[in-house]
Amino acid sequence: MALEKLGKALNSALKKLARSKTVDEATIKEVVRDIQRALIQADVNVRLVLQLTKTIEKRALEEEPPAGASKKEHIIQIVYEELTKFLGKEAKPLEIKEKPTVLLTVGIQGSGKTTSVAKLARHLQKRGYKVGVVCSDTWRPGAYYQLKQLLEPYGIEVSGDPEEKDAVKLAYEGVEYFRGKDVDVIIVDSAGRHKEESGLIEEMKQISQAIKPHEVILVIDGTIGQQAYNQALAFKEATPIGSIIVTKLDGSAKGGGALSAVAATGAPIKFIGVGERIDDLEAFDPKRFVSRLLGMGDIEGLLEKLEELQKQQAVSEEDLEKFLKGKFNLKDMYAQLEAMQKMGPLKQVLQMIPGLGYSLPDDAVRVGEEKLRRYRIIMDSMTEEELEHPEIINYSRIKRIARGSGTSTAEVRELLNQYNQMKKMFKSMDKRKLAKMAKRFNFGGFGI
Ligand SMILES: Nc1nc2c(ncn2[C@@H]2O[C@H](COP(=O)(O)OP(=O)(O)OP(=O)(O)O)[C@@H](O)[C@H]2O)c(=O)[nH]1
Repeated sequence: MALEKLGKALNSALKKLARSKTVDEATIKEVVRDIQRALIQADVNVRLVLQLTKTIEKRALEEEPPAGASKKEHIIQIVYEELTKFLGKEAKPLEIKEKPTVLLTVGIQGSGKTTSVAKLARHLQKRGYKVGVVCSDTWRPGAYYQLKQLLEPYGIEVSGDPEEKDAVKLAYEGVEYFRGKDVDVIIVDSAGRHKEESGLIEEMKQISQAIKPHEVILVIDGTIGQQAYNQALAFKEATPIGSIIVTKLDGSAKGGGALSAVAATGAPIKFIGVGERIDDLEAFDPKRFVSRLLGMGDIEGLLEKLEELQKQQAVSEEDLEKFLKGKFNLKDMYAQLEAMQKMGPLKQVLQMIPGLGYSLPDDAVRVGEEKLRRYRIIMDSMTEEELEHPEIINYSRIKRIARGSGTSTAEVRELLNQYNQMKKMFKSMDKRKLAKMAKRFNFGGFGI
């Protein structure tokens, strides 16, 4: 996996948070310090680390969790969001619009450029594109054979001539050759001597003029850490770089530094190299990458839950008024039980409110789906009056309701008990605090 060490360190910071009993300023500061340490060890630029962690800390201290989410969940969400932004926020996939789309890859020697060209060719082939690869590296004749060896097993043709000394001619003729071959994508590999050699930049420009690529792809070695920043900038100045592949993120201790440095130049990282095999190329999506990095298998689920909760946040003033006046009937209870089933235990939500400190029995507020369905059946046999004023339900009404709904008197009583328990609980709450809480959490469907 890419950036395994960084992932482990970030994950253990978040685990520590999950285990802590309270989430106060000291806890938040400790988590932030752990994140700082993890990033600096991954060679992320110190200034960038400080900026990032300051934002995380500020948000964690100042923002309120959305309704139904715990403080801890909210902090995890903040860390996730900020790290995602840090790495470029949105995925920027490589687009193949025209036929043929011509891609020129550049990068310094040893960056993993030739390997990446082969990986990209295979990646596109797997997505249904017919690909042709041109080798224009006149400095390392081995590159041509390397490409052939990697790609021929997949039926991907490579054009080149290890004897030819004119790189521009090789690139141009290679592209023309594939234009006549009805391919969808042509990938041109170029030579990779050191960036400071003006000859390399000159050659890159000439090739670019000759073949007019739709996109220039820069390949950067992930093991160079934050130095990737200057390298990306140097290339960006010479040619319009459309996308970047950061290689060798498997096992590199400095990969986090390279990724964040490249993201900081504003150049879009479209792929990452995560191994030596031809299939070890991944389309880069900051969101997916960070959730995997944090090792939270359920982070996607958590984020979905938070989104869902934000959507549900439409409590009407009327509902609130009604409840604060002490009106709480069977219909309200049903709506609340239903909402709670979706949202998770009320207990957890209430315990997040400082000073409220209610200790609620879980089963007072949480019922299973099957039970909720039975409640619905029972309530369908009640009159409007009974639903609005459950206190009028006496024994003979219980018998009638049980008969009408095909349930037992015990079940009807159970429903009424649940109602009484919840009513008592809500009554005992401090209405002022409750109003504040309801505003803060903006409960929809909760009746409070
Ligand atoms: N572990 C790992 N190794 C990689 C990755 N990408 C490339 N390599 C290795 O890095 C070395 C250099 O890669 P090449 O593709 O040959 O180098 P290059 O940048 O094309 O070099 P020139 O052709 O001289 O410009 C090779 O041993 C590759 O197997 C990667 O994502 N992970």
